[in-house]
Amino acid sequence: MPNPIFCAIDTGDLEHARDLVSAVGPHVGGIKLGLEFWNAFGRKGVETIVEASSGKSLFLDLKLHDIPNTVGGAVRALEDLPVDILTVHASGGEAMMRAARAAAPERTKVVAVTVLTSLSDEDLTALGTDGGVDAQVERLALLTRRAGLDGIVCSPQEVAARSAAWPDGLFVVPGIRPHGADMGDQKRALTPQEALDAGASVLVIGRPITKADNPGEAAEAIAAQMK
Ligand SMILES: O=C(O)c1cc(=O)[nH]c(=O)n1[C@@H]1O[C@H](COP(=O)(O)O)[C@@H](O)[C@H]1O
Repeated sequence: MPNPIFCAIDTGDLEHARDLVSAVGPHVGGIKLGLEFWNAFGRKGVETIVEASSGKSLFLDLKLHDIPNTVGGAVRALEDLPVDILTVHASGGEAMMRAARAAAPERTKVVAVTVLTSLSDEDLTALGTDGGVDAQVERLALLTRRAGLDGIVCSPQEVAARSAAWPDGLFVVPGIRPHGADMGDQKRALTPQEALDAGASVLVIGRPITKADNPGEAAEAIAAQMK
């Protein structure tokens, strides 16, 4: 099995991002660049990291959420970047997700964020969604599959049920915390091995690696802990 760890490089410091990529590169399967990095450095920054990571898979986490025409155009505008995984928000709806899939090149897996891992049942109620996280993840996963996307982003706590229901789906799972690690703003987290055992295809891990005293060693230790 290929290394499932994608390290989230969430920083607005390009030099630091490059150093992190060099340090963790040998121990991870891919690099995730998200909104902080994208807003700071855009496509030039992405190209810099692609070069520094020498062929690692690239996950561009832009969490697109707009009307279908705009999202389709935004995805087409990424055409010349070597993106392996791209995110949209499932709550943008089926037509928006279809537009994203139609605009993306075949090599790019388009996955939809269901319920952010920083949200709890209570947060969903406050947003006007009753019934809890599990039910909402299930609803959005069904919609995502119907829209022809490649998979979903969900927490490790929902991934067992969702991966059983969608055997060839891609399950991107953030909210990963090794034993004893600081939760930060994550509310629905499990350990890397628990997430893998539950059916995760990709483990998104940021701060437990990037904020460690030695990010390379932290990534190596997490990779070694997994069977
Ligand atoms: O789409 C994501 O990657 C994502 C979705 C989600 O529900 N929760 C979530 O934490 N993420 C991302 O996963 C990474 C988690 O980082 P850490 O909490 O530092 O491990 C961040 O880059 C988040 O943007």
